[in-house]
Amino acid sequence: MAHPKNPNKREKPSESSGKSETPGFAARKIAADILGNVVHKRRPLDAELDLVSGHSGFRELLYNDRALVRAILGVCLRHRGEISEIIERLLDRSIPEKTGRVLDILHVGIGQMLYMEIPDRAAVSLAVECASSDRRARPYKGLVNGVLRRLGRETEQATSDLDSAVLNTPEWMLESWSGSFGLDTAKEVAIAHQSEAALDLTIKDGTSEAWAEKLGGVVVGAGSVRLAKKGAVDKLDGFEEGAWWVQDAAASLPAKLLGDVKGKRVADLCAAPGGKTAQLAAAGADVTAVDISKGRLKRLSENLARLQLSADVVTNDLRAWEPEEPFDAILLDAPCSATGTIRRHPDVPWLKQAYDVETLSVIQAQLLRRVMGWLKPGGVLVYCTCSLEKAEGEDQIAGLLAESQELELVPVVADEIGGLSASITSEGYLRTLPCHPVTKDGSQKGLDGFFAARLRRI
Ligand SMILES: C[S@@+](CC[C@H](N)C(=O)[O-])C[C@H]1O[C@@H](n2cnc3c(N)ncnc32)[C@H](O)[C@@H]1O
Repeated sequence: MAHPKNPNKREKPSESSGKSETPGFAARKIAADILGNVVHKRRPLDAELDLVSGHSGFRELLYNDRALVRAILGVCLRHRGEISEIIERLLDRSIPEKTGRVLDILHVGIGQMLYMEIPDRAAVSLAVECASSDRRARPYKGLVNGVLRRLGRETEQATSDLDSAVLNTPEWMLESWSGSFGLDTAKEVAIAHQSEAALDLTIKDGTSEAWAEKLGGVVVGAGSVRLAKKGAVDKLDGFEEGAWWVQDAAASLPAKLLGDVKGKRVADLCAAPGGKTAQLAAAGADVTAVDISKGRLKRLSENLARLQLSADVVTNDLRAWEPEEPFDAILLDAPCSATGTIRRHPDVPWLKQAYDVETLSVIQAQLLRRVMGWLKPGGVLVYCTCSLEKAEGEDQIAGLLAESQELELVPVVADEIGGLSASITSEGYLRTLPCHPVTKDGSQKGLDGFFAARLRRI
């Protein structure tokens, strides 16, 4: 039963959509369908899972089934390379083309058998049922049954010596990270991507210790609160009253590099959905938030309203917009490949290509050169991207500094970012990696991959 008017409405736990079908069947079928849409048709996972405009079957599922689909897709995407290798090991010959969702059904079955606490029996029989229900996959239901049962019998052989870091990462990405950080670190990054990210909150008034205690979390990074348990965010204490917002500990660092912004005129460029706008407004800045996306800015405005914060919101393309007056400080969070957010968006490795980085780095260079002219003399610009690619970070700043006499680098120091010295490069850039410690004593690890550099207009 769908809730077209209120898709977030929770229902009492149940596995099926109410039709007379095997419990759990719809969730598996829809998981295989969405997996196929993501990996073959390159549709972003978030778009497929959107409760208003996403996959129609998903939207019709009950609350618990939707959570199950999300969990299945999470493991299938995080372990995609390993699962493909296992299928190859178990198949005597390759599956012909145009067999419907056979491969996706196998992936979903294996994802449950190896990486979730779902009994093999249930995973296998539901996979066979999924194959039976798909006209083109039906002739292969025996193969699905055979492959999955064999995996159950020969798990050790089928899964031995899998180099998960290499298998689960597209070759171009691992090569790029290896070139930038060394092979060992690149593999640590890839392994960090196999676990879901924690839930981090930024506290509006900075009373992190108190909120950590209230919510049962710990203080990490430069004052973020990390929660151990995940659940419905809007049911947590402090959500309604706008005491905090969800923001990865790494994502909260770039805005801090602008220093004390109280009473200053600050531009948050590429601002939506507004995590950094909220930080700057909460710190007392007079913020102008610009973004090209009307839909994302709607979310920014809703977020600010809940937090009882305000900003001047502008919908425009930065390549066309001009400010009326220069700014004391600018934060440019440029559009990027988002490879730093793979823990949260496990579809990114299977959606992005090396050429996306090339295309985006051209836009980043254009935006940087345009916005630097909007700074007052002595004003500070922080450029950041949630990317692990040097082309979108270090190379952008090195290129800009080489050609401009108007800007100088102001190195980041550990005290500004909660003492996370492992995340500062020798040049003085911020470079967080998903495998980095997020507390000074190293007791907590895991951050989004962010690059940030601070420049001052001379
Ligand atoms: C990384 S996201 C920004 C995240 C945001 N700063 C935050 O902290 O919540 C990049 C944003 O750049 C915006 N964008 C992309 N190209 C743009 C352009 N030419 N002009 C303005 N905004 C643009 C996108 O709509 C997207 O919201």
